[in-house]
Amino acid sequence: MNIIRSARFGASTLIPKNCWSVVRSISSTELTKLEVNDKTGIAVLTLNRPPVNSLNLELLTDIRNSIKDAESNKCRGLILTSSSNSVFSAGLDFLEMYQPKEERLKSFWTALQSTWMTLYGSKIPTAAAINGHAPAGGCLLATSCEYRVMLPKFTIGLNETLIGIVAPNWFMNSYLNVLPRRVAELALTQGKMFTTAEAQQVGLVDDVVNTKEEAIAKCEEFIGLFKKINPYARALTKQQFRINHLQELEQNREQDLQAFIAAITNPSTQAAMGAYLENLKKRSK
Ligand SMILES: CCCC/C=C\CC(=O)SCCNC(=O)CCNC(=O)[C@H](O)C(C)(C)COP(=O)(O)OP(=O)(O)OC[C@H]1O[C@@H](n2cnc3c(N)ncnc32)[C@H](O)[C@@H]1OP(=O)(O)O
Repeated sequence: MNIIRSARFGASTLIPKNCWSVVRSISSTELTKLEVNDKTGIAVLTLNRPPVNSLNLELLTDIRNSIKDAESNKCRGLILTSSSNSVFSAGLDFLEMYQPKEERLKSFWTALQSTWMTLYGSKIPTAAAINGHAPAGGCLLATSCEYRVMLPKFTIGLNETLIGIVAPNWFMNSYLNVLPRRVAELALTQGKMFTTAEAQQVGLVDDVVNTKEEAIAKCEEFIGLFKKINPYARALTKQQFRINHLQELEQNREQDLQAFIAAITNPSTQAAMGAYLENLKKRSK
């Protein structure tokens, strides 16, 4: 059996794999772990904010920093995944948006904008190994990547309308990047959460596999497709596909922030979010 000798798990830890490799930690925080396989040059960014990887200011900042770290370490690609067995990311942390303090709310949204621009516009190939539910902001992270593989029996989608909020343009653009317009419009207006099977059928995810290890291997396979492609030509080509969406946010960041603050602090949004949260808490008991 071939194995990886994992530096992170200690020299004696043997992980089944199809080549001898060394997994090296590039950067690690309480909330994220960024490891690169020295054999392939591909990095895996693991989100680690139990219980559900809800995206708060600190996690968003760590994700952005990790993407930058992967780029500056000249990684050949980046795979996003989760340390949870059932949730990729529960999306934006409601506690950042429910009864918020204005300064923190501003920093939070600004961090989300930056993280999205960094991921969506990354020069290196990006892939998501979706090993759990991926609602709203979790779906945004996945759709900002170039390739998605998902495990069975989970759900993914932009469910904002169910919470009484409207997904901003750039959330919709990431969706439209992978879904036909008609499917995206219907899904967004209904707040639809797709099952894994449905997501594969409409093209929201590219592949379905049974385990996280297989999902990471599929992502590595996807990134491997670019082995013989000039990285500069690849990056510029990707940029040309995405530049309009990136510029639209870049040029309207302040306006987008103000629209978010106005929407979130609206009393009816707060009431809808409060009711949604209460329901969520009841369900989890
Ligand atoms: C103008 C604004 C534009 C953009 C706005 C919003 C975009 C967003 O991303 S909003 C977030 C939308 N997310 C969701 O609707 C997901 C809600 N969560 C779930 O459906 C489930 O938790 C999930 C399927 C992800 C996982 O299910 P379980 O594994 O069964 O976990 P629990 O439901 O028991 O949850 C455990 C624990 O986590 C709390 N939780 C869940 N999601 C969030 C969240 N997004 N933010 C903060 N906290 C969250 C949940 O309440 C439980 O807490 P406790 O009751 O205290 O244990």
